[in-house]
Order: sequence, then C-alpha cells, then structure tokens
Amino acid sequence: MFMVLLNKVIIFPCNNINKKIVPSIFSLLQIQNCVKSRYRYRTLCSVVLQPDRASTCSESVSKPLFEQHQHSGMDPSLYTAPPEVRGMTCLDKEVFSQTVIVPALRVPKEVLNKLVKSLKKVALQRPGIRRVVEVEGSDDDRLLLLDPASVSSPGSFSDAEAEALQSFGVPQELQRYELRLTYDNLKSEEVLRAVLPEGQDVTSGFSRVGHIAHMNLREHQLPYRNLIGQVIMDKNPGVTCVVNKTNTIDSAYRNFKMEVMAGEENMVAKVRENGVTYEFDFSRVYWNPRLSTEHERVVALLKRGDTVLDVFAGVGPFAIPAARRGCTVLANDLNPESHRWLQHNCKLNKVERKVTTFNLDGRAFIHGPLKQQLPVMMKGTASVHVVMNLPALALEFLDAFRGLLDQGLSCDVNLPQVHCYGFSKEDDPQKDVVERASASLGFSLEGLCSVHLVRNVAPNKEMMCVSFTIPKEVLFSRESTQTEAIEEPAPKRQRCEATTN
Ligand SMILES: C[S@@+](CC[C@H](N)C(=O)[O-])C[C@H]1O[C@@H](n2cnc3c(N)ncnc32)[C@H](O)[C@@H]1O
Repeated sequence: MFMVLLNKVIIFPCNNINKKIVPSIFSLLQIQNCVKSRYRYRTLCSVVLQPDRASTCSESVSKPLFEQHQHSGMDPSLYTAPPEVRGMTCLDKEVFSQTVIVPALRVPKEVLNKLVKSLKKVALQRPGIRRVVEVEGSDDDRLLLLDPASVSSPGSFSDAEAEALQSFGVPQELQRYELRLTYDNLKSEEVLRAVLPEGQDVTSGFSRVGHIAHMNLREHQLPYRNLIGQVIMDKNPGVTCVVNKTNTIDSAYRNFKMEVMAGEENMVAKVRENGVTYEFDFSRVYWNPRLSTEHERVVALLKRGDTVLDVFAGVGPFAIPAARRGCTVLANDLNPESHRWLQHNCKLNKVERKVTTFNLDGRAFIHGPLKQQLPVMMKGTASVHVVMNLPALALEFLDAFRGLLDQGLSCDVNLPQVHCYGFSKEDDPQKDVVERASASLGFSLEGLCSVHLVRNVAPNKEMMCVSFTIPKEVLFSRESTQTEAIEEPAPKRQRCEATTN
C-alpha cells in the first residue's frame, strides 16, 4: 500500500485498499482525526495518529487487519474496479489498482498439486494472477487462493471438495489474503463498466480487420472514445489501431468514414480469409470479415475451368479464391481504390494471369466486357457464374441482362448461373428477394431459383443470396435495357500487372 508518513500524519489513497479495512486502520492506529479529500480521481485520506503509534504504522497495518476481519465476509466484488475510476476520460491505469481480500487455504507443499486439481472449481482463476503464493516464514506450506465469489466460509465447499481436503489432511480453515489487483488483471468489459456512466450500455464489441479494431460507439460513449480505444488495444494483442465508424455505410463504394480513437493512423490492413491473403486501405474500400463463410460457400460451387464474372468484386474475396481454384475470372469494381487493391491482391496471390480486372459501373461491365465474352463462354461445357454482391442494389441491376444477347446466339448454349445478393426487411425475406429479382428480370423465378440466408445484418434485416440460371427468355429477349453505355468505345480492360503500393 502506498503511504506517506508526514509527521504523524499518514496520507494514503483510499481506493488502494479495501473499504472494509479502512475503519480497522482507524481503530488499530487509534486515529485522532481523519480528513478525506479528492485529488484527481483519488480519494485521499489523511489521518492523524496517536503519538505513540506513529513511528510503527507502516509495519503494523497489514497483519493485525487480517486477523480482525477473519469473521466478516470476503470480498465478492473481486473484479470490480475502484469507484474512483467512474467518469475517467483519459486512461490512468494506476487508479485501477486496489487491494482486495480473498480467501485462501494453507496447504502443505507436497499435496498442493493434487489438491489444486480437486479444488479447481473454487480456486482463483484470473490471467496474470498467481493462485499459489508463499507463506511468510514457512517453506513447507503454500497458500492456495480461492475465488471469493465461490467461497465465503468453510461451508462453501462441496461434499467432494470437503472430502478431498480431509483426505489430504488440510483443515477447512480459511485464511485471508490481501491481493493486489491492477488494471492488467481486469478484462476490457470490467474496465469500461467501471468507467462509463452507471446503468448505460457498455458494449465493448468490435470487428477486427488485421491490426485494426473497428467499433460502432453509441452517443453516450463518445466522450470516452480515446479511453475505450486504449483499453481495446491494451486487452487485445495485435490490435494497434482502434477506429470508430462515424457514419453508416451509405457511400456508393460501401466504405465507412471512420476516426482513429487510439493507436497508429495506419489504415492499410493485411488479413487472411480462407487461406488467402488480402491487403487494402480499410478506410477507402469495402471489407467485411463476416462474409468469409459466404465467400467460401460460393467458391466451393466452382470447378476448375469455370468462368467467374464478378460484377461488384471489391478487393477480390470471390475473384481471387476462384482464380486459385483454376477458374478464369473477370472482376469489376467501380471504386478506383478497390480496383487498385484488387490488382494488388491478384499479384500478391500470384493469380494476375487468371484475373482480368475492370474499373466500371456494374451495368457498364455487364453491357461491355461481360456481353462481349459471354457468347464464347456459353459455347463451352464449363459453367459460367455471375457474382453480384452489392446487396443494397444488386437485385435492381438484374434488368441489365434483359435482351443482352442477340437472338441468333440462342440455341444449345450453356446459360450463366447468377448469384445475386439482396437485403430484405420483409417478414418473408425469401419471397421478397425472389419477387424483386423476378421484377427486375421481367420473368418469374418462382420455382426456378434457390435462396440462401447469408446473415442477419440488423434486427429485422437479412442478407439473402438468390441463385438461378439466367432464363433464355431474359437473355435473348427482344426487349433490351441497354443504354448509351453500350455505344461507348470498348471499356478500359486491364490485366493485374500494375504495381500497387
Ligand atoms: C458489398 S461490397 C462487396 C465486395 C466484395 N464482393 C465482397 O464480397 O467483399 C460491394 C462492392 O461494389 C462496389 N460498387 C458499388 N457500386 C458499384 C457499381 N455501381 N458498380 C460496380 N461496383 C460498385 C463497391 O465499391 C464495393 O466494393
């Protein structure tokens, strides 16, 4: 315990000791007077000692206290930070330090290991805290620290535990042990619950993208954002940057605006998904770690030699694994930054010869490169897959396939399979997305498609995937939705050769 002895006055931070001990210090030291004051987050106690106790105070504080409290309850709030941290906005780790009392058993060294096994349910378990400690003045015995939430008196032991104690000859006599707890012994939720306003939500959840943790703070958490960021970094090895989303995802390129709450400003993340490495600037492109299962599911449908046309490719999580599986890929994204990192990732994963990239609007991609190459692809036996993962809009892009190809090409062709994503807030999301896809195609897909629930995005909002073979009636329809885009010169086509740094 930190104390300053100033001419028979002791000054010590009250939050550094268990509250139950404070009155004992007072009676023990025969205190004449006590003044409490606040300094930063600490409550300081200045106590004036009786003249004859002052010279020995630092030695006599801990041991007799221990005995005095032998019959009172142990501290069940072991993991509760001191109340003085409430409202802290700039992290001061020292203020979290406190001494708590935990129950302990004095155990002969030679039976310690066996007894610990029998008592594992009630033994103290806390990362960073040793639960077996030395006994002062004895080399034969050790103290086994117990969890005060499980053990408050000898009667707390279960029959099996009591039997084990008896068989090892260990008396069920509880000792009191003063345990020093610091910031390092607390979990992030415990720190934040102690700091943020009482009764308000403390959610400390985040998504991890490489070294970046990104959070979605609520209004009441914003004044604490720097502290929250620091805590998330401290408690999660490998996280060196914590960001808060400052808007919902509504930009055309599906990326978030974000502010750095703590750590380095480096937004270039490196992640691995399903065995593939990706690098990208997280502040400028779309990346969602929650889509890894969906990427894997769709890629598992592909066979060597198939062709994949990825209309909204992002930085490549469908395109690159597809190319690694032996498919030929045309991958497109409107966001120049996504396109740049897509090319970079093709090179990084050595598939630049299998992937041709485009930086076009999805409709222009369908009416341009896709339309140009589809007739040849459809003549082969390998499957052609069109992936359209822009769930907010992709269903509406399906009309781009109406009358896309000339009717003269319509016999004996291998029609493309489409995997198109959509959000739905309807009671029957499956029915909803099939109806919207049908409306966009101008052709009913009922009974002609399969629908997969990808994930629940928000309460009452699902992400769905509709898969179907494009009906001939749509692809070769007389009615076309093609706009001037098709009259434009051939779109810029790039192999992934440029270096991206
Ligand atoms: C939801 S993300 C999906 C990215 C990737 N396929 C994935 O699964 O992570 C949608 C992508 O579509 C791109 N995008 C948005 N509007 C577009 C458009 N009109 N044409 C082409 N790409 C577009 C965005 O830049 C973004 O990279």
